[in-house]
Amino acid sequence: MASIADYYAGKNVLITGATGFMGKVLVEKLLRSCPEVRTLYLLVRPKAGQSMQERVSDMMKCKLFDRVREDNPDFHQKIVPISSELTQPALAISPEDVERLTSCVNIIFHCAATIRFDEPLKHALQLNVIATQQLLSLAQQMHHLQAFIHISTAYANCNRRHIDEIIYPPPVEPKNLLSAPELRRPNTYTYTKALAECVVQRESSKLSIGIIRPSIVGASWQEPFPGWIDNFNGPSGVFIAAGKGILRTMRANNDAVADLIPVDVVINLTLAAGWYTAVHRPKAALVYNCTTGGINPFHWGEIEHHVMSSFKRNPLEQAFRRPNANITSNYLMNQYWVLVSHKFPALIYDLYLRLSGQKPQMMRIFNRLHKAIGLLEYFSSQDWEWNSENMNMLMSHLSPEDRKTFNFDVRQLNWPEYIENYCIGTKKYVLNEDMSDIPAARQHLRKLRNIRYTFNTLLLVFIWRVFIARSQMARNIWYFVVSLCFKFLSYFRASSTLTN
Ligand SMILES: CCCCCCCCCCCCCCCCCCCC(=O)SCCNC(=O)CCNC(=O)[C@H](O)C(C)(C)COP(=O)(O)OP(=O)(O)OC[C@H]1O[C@@H](n2cnc3c(N)ncnc32)[C@H](O)[C@@H]1OP(=O)(O)O
Ligand SMILES: NC(=O)C1=CN([C@@H]2O[C@H](COP(=O)(O)OP(=O)(O)OC[C@H]3O[C@@H](n4cnc5c(N)ncnc54)[C@H](OP(=O)(O)O)[C@@H]3O)[C@@H](O)[C@H]2O)C=CC1
Repeated sequence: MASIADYYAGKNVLITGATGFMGKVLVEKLLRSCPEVRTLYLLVRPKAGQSMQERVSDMMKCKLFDRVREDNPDFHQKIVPISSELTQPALAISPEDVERLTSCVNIIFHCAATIRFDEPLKHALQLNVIATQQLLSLAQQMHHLQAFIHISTAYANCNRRHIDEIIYPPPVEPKNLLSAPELRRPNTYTYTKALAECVVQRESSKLSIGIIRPSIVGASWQEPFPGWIDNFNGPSGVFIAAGKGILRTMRANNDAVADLIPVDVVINLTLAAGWYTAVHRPKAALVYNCTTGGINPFHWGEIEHHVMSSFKRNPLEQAFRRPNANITSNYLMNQYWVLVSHKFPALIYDLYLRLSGQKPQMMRIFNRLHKAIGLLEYFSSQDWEWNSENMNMLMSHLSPEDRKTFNFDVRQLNWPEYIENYCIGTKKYVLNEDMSDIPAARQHLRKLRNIRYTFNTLLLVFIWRVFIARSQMARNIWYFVVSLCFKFLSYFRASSTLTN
């Protein structure tokens, strides 16, 4: 049987969401590991004053593509951007482009989605469900289509504890979408992704379909280099906020499984599933739960420990305070620490900014942080069990060579090493900080520690002075402690004189 790279040789691939986090890694891996692929058609919209061509050329200049550029400096010739706004009728693809795509595309990877948790329902439905439906209609017109791979999320059915690799009944009949009375999901994102799965499955008698359900997608593990990450989504924003010393407390269950999955693992599985779907043409849509928890579990408590120690070794620049964050599942405890470790320092810092003629900003930052964290807590406070039989089945069909090139065996993942590279990745690629600045960042942390010691000492002395001035008992205790200290010092001095 053809290897994965052999299968993609000469194929025309259509990708949605190619400018996103996972889409970029997919494009890079296809170009690097399947160098004979014919053309990648990317559905892209103009954005922020940039045409789609400008966006794609900017994307190809990104560091992520360094290895591909080295192997084949002309790789951009394989990329054809197609103008498309997925929320518009017929995806706003021109008739000429429709003609071109329907005559040559062999495989579709549908990655585009809105992944915001606070997206208004109407827009989330438009993009995650209706655009998927429209893409499926386009797919049915394609004369040479061999596989349609849809990227879903492992949390599409987060209302269940145990999740099999099947499509569950939709939370609402997709036809009655806009009149749905209630979500029955924590956010519009998981709700619309569950609906999209049903819409995709309904076409499985006409198309060969695979559905990939990644859990929480994090930085790359190995490819194209460890630690690649380019956004604040999911845990990345939390890690950065903790590394900057802003986030000190968060509600999460120490013992719950943190189901992170590296982005390169998801993409390797996606490409392998594309190959399997096209070659084996399974009768029903196959769902691949792409998770780590059941295979190589790691817990939020362990993540906290490794994130904190990693940022102490490799500090971020200009931290607000020394990184020292704790997670707790206790609501009241968390509220207490929010008050003491977030709101109080923010107030003091804003006061300092005001007094020095600058605009206060810390309280505003904390309000935004609390909003973001509040949306994530649902996922960090409980755990789920995913069945991953199809992932194992797929692995068993790969040749030893493909298992190496398209590695998705997470048993080999060393979590402490992965988290270290992840934290370094947020520093280098999200915040664009230079590793050579680490000594200066360490120096800044020492300065912060000294400020904290001085502040705490002054506070203690102040409280004590106020207290002593008012109470005889406090004065007695004070004199007792001071005389004890003197005795200890004299004893220490005497014994060190004797030993000398
Ligand atoms: C205590 C520390 C120790 C660490 C251990 C514990 C860690 C626990 C981590 C728990 C994480 C759990 C994550 C579970 C997620 C599972 C969900 C399923 C997975 C998926 O399928 S999809 C991927 C998940 N999707 C997301 O994560 C999107 C969530 N984001 C949003 O919904 C919105 O961005 C949000 C948070 C509502 C904010 O909206 P808004 O205020 O409108 O701001 P913008 O989005 O426009 O962003 C403005 C600006 O801020 C940057 N940004 C965004 N998020 C963060 C953040 N969390 N921290 C810092 N900065 C952030 C953003 O990039 C923008 O910057 P610009 O420069 O572009 O303006
Ligand atoms: N990140 C994660 O943790 C997880 C992600 N997933 C799934 O993986 C897929 C990719 O996620 P990820 O890469 O992280 O998401 P990103 O937000 O990084 O990327 C989303 C992509 O969709 C495109 N897009 C959004 N709206 C439109 C539109 N109206 N018209 C055309 N294109 C549009 C974006 O284009 P533009 O650049 O123009 O905005 C971008 O390319 C999604 O389906 C998501 O549900 C699943 C599990 C976890």
